[in-house]
Amino acid sequence: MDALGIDGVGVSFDGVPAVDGVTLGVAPGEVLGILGPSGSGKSTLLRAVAGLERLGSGSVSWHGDDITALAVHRRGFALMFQDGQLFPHRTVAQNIAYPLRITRASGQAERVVDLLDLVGLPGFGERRVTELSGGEQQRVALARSLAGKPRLLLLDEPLSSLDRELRERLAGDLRRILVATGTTAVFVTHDQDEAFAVSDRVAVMMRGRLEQVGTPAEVWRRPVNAAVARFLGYTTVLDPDRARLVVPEATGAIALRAAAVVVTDDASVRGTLVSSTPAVDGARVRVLLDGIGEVDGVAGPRHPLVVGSAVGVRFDPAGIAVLP
Ligand SMILES: Nc1ncnc2c1ncn2[C@@H]1O[C@H](COP(=O)(O)OP(=O)(O)OP(=O)(O)O)[C@@H](O)[C@H]1O
Repeated sequence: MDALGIDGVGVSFDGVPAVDGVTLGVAPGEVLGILGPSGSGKSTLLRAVAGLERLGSGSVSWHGDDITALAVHRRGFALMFQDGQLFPHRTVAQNIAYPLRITRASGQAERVVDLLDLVGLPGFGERRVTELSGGEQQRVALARSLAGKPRLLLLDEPLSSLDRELRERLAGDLRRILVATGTTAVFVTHDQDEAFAVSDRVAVMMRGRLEQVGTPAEVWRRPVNAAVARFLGYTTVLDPDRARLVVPEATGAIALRAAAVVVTDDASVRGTLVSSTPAVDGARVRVLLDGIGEVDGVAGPRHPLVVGSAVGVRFDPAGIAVLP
């Protein structure tokens, strides 16, 4: 049975739906990522699960028990936000021990040491949080969220305030920590890479509705529609007639990543270069292909690219998704 049950949940603000009939389950120990563009209702859904938003419709359950009317602090869930909201005038250890102090847990000092080890900050206990980097602060916030052994951890864009390199590293650490502690978690992000790096399953939301749920590989390989495909970074969607010029056995539409359209000499499809923008490993291009139309693509550093000149392309199957 699912640990968390979200059943037909709707939340509206001034009559405008922000979350519209979402049904979703989270298994014990599972990390579910909610992925969607800005304003798609991700945070509102998370807040509804936490008990911070009044539901217009539907219910939230925990192991089958309806908790829709249960007060926030009685749910046993922990919340972590983009800025970890640490107490600035307390030490790292005092911040982490905060949930333990409320519950008067014994063995606090040992627990703090264990949590600091877990988040990769051994020996940081006596530091002031104002002396930490952004990434270190988010690790402390994560340790604090885990301190009370919540039955469910709700994370709202926990890595968004960090720069890209650090975010990628912490995404891997976050997954490792959630798995190691067996924590059931729901994680909100607008960043596809982050969602795929952290989650067991990804739920894609658009305009308040749940569009697709699946493992990262399923969602990536088989987006349910063109809107989801575009959001995931597929730059071109071809209707079935044009799709067959790229994938002869295609029966439906296909979506292409720019990296799937490669300018090359021994090309199967010919076209004209429309534009070219330098990139680290060559160029991002736009090519008008015979019978297909304009598509985004890539070119290696070797190719002299003159706008208006004839070019050929090959298609890389790894960057092509077949739409249902
Ligand atoms: N307290 C509120 N009052 C009125 N409208 C709200 C409120 N909270 C959210 N909304 C609206 O509900 C919609 C969904 O917002 P929400 O914050 O859930 O989206 P999101 O997907 O989390 O976006 P982001 O990634 O930008 O945080 C938006 O149109 C937003 O303006």
